[in-house]
Amino acid sequence: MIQIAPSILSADFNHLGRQISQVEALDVKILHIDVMDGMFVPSISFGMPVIASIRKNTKLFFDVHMMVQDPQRYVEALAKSGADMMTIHAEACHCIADTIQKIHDHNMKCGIAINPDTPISAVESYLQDADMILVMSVQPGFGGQKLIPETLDKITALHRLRQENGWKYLIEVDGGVNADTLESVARTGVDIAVAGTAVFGGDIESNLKKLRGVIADAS
Ligand SMILES: O=C(CO)[C@H](O)[C@H](O)COP(=O)(O)O
Ligand SMILES: [Fe+2]
Repeated sequence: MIQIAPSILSADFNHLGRQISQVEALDVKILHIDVMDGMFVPSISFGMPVIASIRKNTKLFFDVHMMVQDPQRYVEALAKSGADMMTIHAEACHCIADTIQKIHDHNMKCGIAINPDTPISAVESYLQDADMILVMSVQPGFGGQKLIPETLDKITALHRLRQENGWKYLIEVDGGVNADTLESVARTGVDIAVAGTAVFGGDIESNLKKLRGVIADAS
Protein backbone atom coordinates (compact mmCIF):
# COMPACT_ATOMS: atom_id res chain seq x y z
CA MET A 1 0.00 0.00 0.00
CA ILE A 2 1.35 3.44 -0.95
CA GLN A 3 2.17 5.67 2.01
CA ILE A 4 1.47 9.38 1.99
CA ALA A 5 4.37 11.48 3.31
CA PRO A 6 3.09 14.98 4.14
CA SER A 7 5.55 17.74 3.19
CA ILE A 8 5.73 20.40 5.89
CA LEU A 9 6.74 22.96 3.27
CA SER A 10 3.01 23.63 2.90
CA ALA A 11 2.23 23.53 6.62
CA ASP A 12 1.28 26.59 8.65
CA PHE A 13 4.63 27.40 10.31
CA ASN A 14 2.79 29.36 12.96
CA HIS A 15 1.27 26.04 14.10
CA LEU A 16 3.91 23.61 12.89
CA GLY A 17 4.14 21.41 16.00
CA ARG A 18 0.37 21.12 16.19
CA GLN A 19 -0.02 20.19 12.53
CA ILE A 20 2.71 17.55 12.82
CA SER A 21 0.93 16.03 15.85
CA GLN A 22 -2.27 16.06 13.85
CA VAL A 23 -0.88 14.04 10.93
CA GLU A 24 0.81 11.66 13.35
CA ALA A 25 -2.53 11.05 15.09
CA LEU A 26 -4.02 10.31 11.66
CA ASP A 27 -1.62 7.38 11.24
CA VAL A 28 0.95 9.08 9.04
CA LYS A 29 4.36 7.40 9.49
CA ILE A 30 6.69 9.49 7.32
CA LEU A 31 7.18 13.26 7.46
CA HIS A 32 8.76 14.84 4.38
CA ILE A 33 11.01 17.78 5.27
CA ASP A 34 12.23 20.07 2.46
CA VAL A 35 15.52 21.86 3.10
CA MET A 36 16.37 24.50 0.45
CA ASP A 37 19.53 26.58 0.33
CA GLY A 38 18.81 29.33 -2.20
CA MET A 39 21.63 27.95 -4.39
CA PHE A 40 20.64 24.51 -5.65
CA VAL A 41 17.10 25.89 -5.85
CA PRO A 42 16.07 29.57 -5.79
CA SER A 43 14.14 29.37 -2.50
CA ILE A 44 15.33 29.19 1.08
CA SER A 45 13.11 27.14 3.41
CA PHE A 46 14.55 26.17 6.82
CA GLY A 47 17.38 24.11 8.25
CA MET A 48 18.67 22.01 11.14
CA PRO A 49 17.41 24.16 14.09
CA VAL A 50 13.83 23.68 12.91
CA ILE A 51 14.35 19.94 12.38
CA ALA A 52 15.94 19.52 15.82
CA SER A 53 13.08 21.42 17.37
CA ILE A 54 10.25 19.39 15.79
CA ARG A 55 12.20 16.17 16.56
CA LYS A 56 11.42 16.71 20.26
CA ASN A 57 7.67 16.34 19.70
CA THR A 58 7.22 13.43 17.34
CA LYS A 59 8.28 9.87 16.61
CA LEU A 60 7.53 10.20 12.88
CA PHE A 61 10.19 9.03 10.43
CA PHE A 62 12.01 12.16 9.21
CA ASP A 63 12.57 11.94 5.46
CA VAL A 64 14.72 15.00 4.78
CA HIS A 65 14.89 16.16 1.17
CA MET A 66 18.08 18.18 0.84
CA MET A 67 17.74 20.63 -2.05
CA VAL A 68 21.20 22.01 -1.36
CA GLN A 69 24.48 22.29 -3.24
CA ASP A 70 27.24 19.94 -1.99
CA PRO A 71 25.06 18.13 0.57
CA GLN A 72 28.07 16.17 1.88
CA ARG A 73 28.81 19.27 4.00
CA TYR A 74 25.68 18.72 6.09
CA VAL A 75 25.67 14.99 6.90
CA GLU A 76 26.89 15.35 10.46
CA ALA A 77 24.66 18.30 11.32
CA LEU A 78 21.61 16.63 9.85
CA ALA A 79 22.27 13.41 11.77
CA LYS A 80 22.57 15.45 14.96
CA SER A 81 19.25 17.17 14.29
CA GLY A 82 17.50 13.77 14.43
CA ALA A 83 16.85 13.01 10.75
CA ASP A 84 16.17 9.38 9.86
CA MET A 85 16.84 9.67 6.15
CA MET A 86 18.92 12.14 4.15
CA THR A 87 18.02 12.43 0.49
CA ILE A 88 20.61 14.13 -1.70
CA HIS A 89 20.23 15.24 -5.30
CA ALA A 90 22.21 13.43 -7.99
CA GLU A 91 22.72 16.87 -9.60
CA ALA A 92 24.08 18.51 -6.43
CA CYS A 93 27.59 17.08 -6.07
CA HIS A 94 30.26 14.96 -7.73
CA CYS A 95 30.75 12.68 -4.76
CA ILE A 96 27.52 10.73 -4.50
CA ALA A 97 29.15 7.37 -3.69
CA ASP A 98 31.24 8.83 -0.85
CA THR A 99 28.25 10.75 0.49
CA ILE A 100 26.06 7.62 0.55
CA GLN A 101 28.77 5.96 2.65
CA LYS A 102 29.05 9.00 4.93
CA ILE A 103 25.26 9.12 5.46
CA HIS A 104 25.20 5.42 6.34
CA ASP A 105 28.18 5.90 8.68
CA HIS A 106 26.04 8.47 10.52
CA ASN A 107 23.25 5.89 10.94
CA MET A 108 20.81 7.52 8.55
CA LYS A 109 19.11 5.96 5.55
CA CYS A 110 20.17 7.48 2.24
CA GLY A 111 17.94 8.60 -0.61
CA ILE A 112 19.02 9.84 -4.04
CA ALA A 113 16.75 12.36 -5.79
CA ILE A 114 16.55 13.05 -9.51
CA ASN A 115 15.11 16.15 -11.13
CA PRO A 116 12.50 15.85 -13.91
CA ASP A 117 15.19 16.21 -16.60
CA THR A 118 17.66 13.78 -15.05
CA PRO A 119 17.57 10.25 -16.49
CA ILE A 120 17.76 7.08 -14.40
CA SER A 121 21.18 6.39 -15.92
CA ALA A 122 22.54 9.16 -13.66
CA VAL A 123 21.83 7.03 -10.58
CA GLU A 124 22.19 3.51 -11.98
CA SER A 125 25.48 2.86 -10.22
CA TYR A 126 23.98 3.78 -6.83
CA LEU A 127 20.80 1.72 -7.01
CA GLN A 128 22.33 -1.16 -5.09
CA ASP A 129 23.36 1.00 -2.12
CA ALA A 130 20.56 3.58 -1.93
CA ASP A 131 17.68 3.08 0.50
CA MET A 132 15.36 5.22 -1.60
CA ILE A 133 15.17 6.87 -5.01
CA LEU A 134 13.13 10.09 -5.05
CA VAL A 135 11.69 10.94 -8.45
CA MET A 136 10.89 14.65 -8.66
CA SER A 137 7.63 15.11 -10.53
CA VAL A 138 8.03 18.93 -10.53
CA GLN A 139 11.09 21.15 -10.77
CA PRO A 140 12.40 21.36 -7.21
CA GLY A 141 12.09 24.59 -5.26
CA PHE A 142 8.40 25.29 -4.73
CA GLY A 143 5.29 23.57 -3.46
CA GLY A 144 1.96 23.75 -5.26
CA GLN A 145 3.18 23.03 -8.79
CA LYS A 146 1.61 20.81 -11.46
CA LEU A 147 2.86 17.23 -11.76
CA ILE A 148 4.83 16.52 -14.96
CA PRO A 149 3.27 13.24 -16.22
CA GLU A 150 6.36 12.13 -18.20
CA THR A 151 8.34 11.78 -14.96
CA LEU A 152 6.14 8.85 -13.94
CA ASP A 153 7.75 6.65 -16.62
CA LYS A 154 10.96 6.75 -14.57
CA ILE A 155 9.13 5.29 -11.58
CA THR A 156 7.80 2.41 -13.67
CA ALA A 157 11.34 1.77 -14.93
CA LEU A 158 12.82 1.92 -11.41
CA HIS A 159 10.17 -0.50 -10.20
CA ARG A 160 11.05 -2.93 -12.99
CA LEU A 161 14.80 -2.61 -12.36
CA ARG A 162 14.26 -3.31 -8.66
CA GLN A 163 12.32 -6.49 -9.43
CA GLU A 164 14.80 -7.71 -12.05
CA ASN A 165 17.84 -7.19 -9.84
CA GLY A 166 16.45 -7.93 -6.38
CA TRP A 167 17.38 -4.44 -5.19
CA LYS A 168 15.78 -3.03 -2.07
CA TYR A 169 15.41 0.74 -2.54
CA LEU A 170 12.06 2.36 -1.94
CA ILE A 171 10.66 4.66 -4.62
CA GLU A 172 9.24 8.06 -3.69
CA VAL A 173 7.49 10.60 -5.89
CA ASP A 174 7.49 14.30 -4.99
CA GLY A 175 5.58 17.21 -6.46
CA GLY A 176 2.05 17.88 -7.60
CA VAL A 177 0.53 14.79 -5.99
CA ASN A 178 -3.15 15.37 -5.25
CA ALA A 179 -6.47 13.52 -5.42
CA ASP A 180 -6.58 14.05 -9.22
CA THR A 181 -3.03 12.90 -10.01
CA LEU A 182 -2.70 10.15 -7.42
CA GLU A 183 -4.53 7.53 -9.47
CA SER A 184 -1.93 7.59 -12.26
CA VAL A 185 0.86 7.83 -9.66
CA ALA A 186 -0.50 4.72 -7.92
CA ARG A 187 -0.22 2.64 -11.12
CA THR A 188 3.57 3.12 -11.31
CA GLY A 189 4.63 0.90 -8.40
CA VAL A 190 5.70 3.82 -6.23
CA ASP A 191 6.00 3.20 -2.46
CA ILE A 192 5.79 6.72 -1.01
CA ALA A 193 3.93 9.74 -2.37
CA VAL A 194 4.88 13.12 -0.95
CA ALA A 195 2.00 15.56 -0.70
CA GLY A 196 2.31 19.10 0.60
CA THR A 197 -0.51 21.30 -0.62
CA ALA A 198 -2.85 18.33 -0.92
CA VAL A 199 -2.43 17.55 2.80
CA PHE A 200 -1.91 20.93 4.49
CA GLY A 201 -4.05 23.09 2.19
CA GLY A 202 -7.41 23.08 3.96
CA ASP A 203 -8.72 20.43 6.34
CA ILE A 204 -5.90 17.96 7.03
CA GLU A 205 -8.12 15.07 8.13
CA SER A 206 -10.45 15.16 5.12
CA ASN A 207 -7.50 15.74 2.78
CA LEU A 208 -5.72 12.61 4.02
CA LYS A 209 -8.95 10.61 3.87
CA LYS A 210 -9.47 11.65 0.26
CA LEU A 211 -5.91 10.76 -0.78
CA ARG A 212 -6.08 7.39 0.98
CA GLY A 213 -9.43 6.73 -0.70
CA VAL A 214 -7.82 7.20 -4.13
CA ILE A 215 -5.01 4.80 -3.15
CA ALA A 216 -7.48 2.18 -1.90
CA ASP A 217 -9.54 2.43 -5.11
CA ALA A 218 -6.44 2.11 -7.27
CA SER A 219 -5.13 -1.03 -5.53
O1 LIG B 1 10.34 19.07 -2.81
C1 LIG B 1 9.39 19.79 -2.91
C2 LIG B 1 9.46 21.04 -3.74
O2 LIG B 1 10.70 21.15 -4.30
C3 LIG B 1 8.12 19.48 -2.15
O3 LIG B 1 8.31 18.30 -1.39
C4 LIG B 1 6.92 19.30 -3.05
O4 LIG B 1 6.80 20.31 -3.97
C5 LIG B 1 5.65 19.10 -2.25
O5 LIG B 1 4.71 20.09 -2.50
P1 LIG B 1 3.36 19.86 -3.34
O6 LIG B 1 2.80 18.54 -2.90
O7 LIG B 1 2.55 21.03 -2.96
O8 LIG B 1 3.74 19.83 -4.79
FE1 LIG C 1 10.44 17.44 -1.36
